[in-house]
Amino acid sequence: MTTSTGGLFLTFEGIDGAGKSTHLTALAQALRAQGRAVQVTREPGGTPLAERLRACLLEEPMDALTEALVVFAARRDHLRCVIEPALARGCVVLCDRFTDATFAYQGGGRGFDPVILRTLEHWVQADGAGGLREPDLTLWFDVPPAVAAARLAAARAPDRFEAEPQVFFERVRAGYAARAAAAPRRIVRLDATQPLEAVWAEVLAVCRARGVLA
Ligand SMILES: Nc1ncnc2c1ncn2[C@@H]1O[C@H](COP(=O)(O)OP(=O)(O)OP(=O)(O)O)[C@@H](O)[C@H]1O
Ligand SMILES: Cc1cn([C@H]2C[C@H](O)[C@@H](COP(=O)(O)O)O2)c(=O)[nH]c1=O
Repeated sequence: MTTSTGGLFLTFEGIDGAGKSTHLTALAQALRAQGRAVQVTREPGGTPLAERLRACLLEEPMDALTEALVVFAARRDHLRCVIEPALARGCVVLCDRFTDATFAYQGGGRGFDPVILRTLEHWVQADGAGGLREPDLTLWFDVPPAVAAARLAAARAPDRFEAEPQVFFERVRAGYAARAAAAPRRIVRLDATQPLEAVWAEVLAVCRARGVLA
C-alpha cells in the first residue's frame, strides 16, 4: 500500500495501441464493484494545465529536451493536484502512462539522455522524505509495433507520436523492456498480442496476486 489510508498507485504502460485504456477502464469497473474508491487519470494530462500541455505535446513540433520538460511539467501539476490527494483519500489511482513512458519514448524512442531524465524524475517526484513517488504496480502491455499499428489504424487518425515509423516504436518497446528488467517486481509484462479476454484474464490474475482485487 502506498499510504496509511490504503491508497494504491497503478500505472498502465505500452506502445500506442497496446490496449492500456481498454483494460484500465475494465479494472476501474471491477474495483468499484468491490467498493473501492477509484481515481482514473492519464499522462500527460489529468489537470486543466496538464491537459493543455498534452495538446502541445501531441500537436506541436519540438525537440526531445522540450518533450521531456513538457511531460515532467505536466507530471508535476498532476502529482500535486490529483495523484497525491487521491492517494491521501485512500483511492486506487489508475493512471494511463507515467514516468516509464518518458524513459521509453523520450529515452528509448528519441534517444534522449537518461541521466537528464533521472534528474527531472528526482526533482518532480521527490516525496519530501528523501524518496521518490513511484507506482506500486505497473502493467506493461507488450505488443510488437505492427500489431499495435493495425489496431490503431482501425481506431483513429494518428497524433504526432502515432505517426512515427515502426522503428521508433521498436526503440520505445526496447525502452520498456529495459525498465521492466530494472524493476521486475514493480513492472509486470503482459502478452498483449493475445485476444482481449485472455489479456484481461492476465490483468485479473496479477491484480488478485498483488492484493489489488479481492
Ligand atoms: N487484445 C486485443 N486484441 C484486439 N484488439 C484490441 C486488444 N486490446 C485492445 N484492442 C483494440 O485496440 C484499439 C486500441 O486499444 P486501446 O485504446 O485500449 O489502446 P491504448 O494502448 O490505450 O492506445 P493509446 O496509447 O494509443 O491510447 C482499440 O480499438 C481496442 O478495442
Ligand atoms: C506520459 C508520456 C506520454 N508520451 C506520449 C506517448 C503517447 O504517444 C502520447 C499520449 O497518448 P495516449 O493516447 O494517451 O497514449 O504521449 C511521451 O512521449 N512521454 C511521456 O512521458
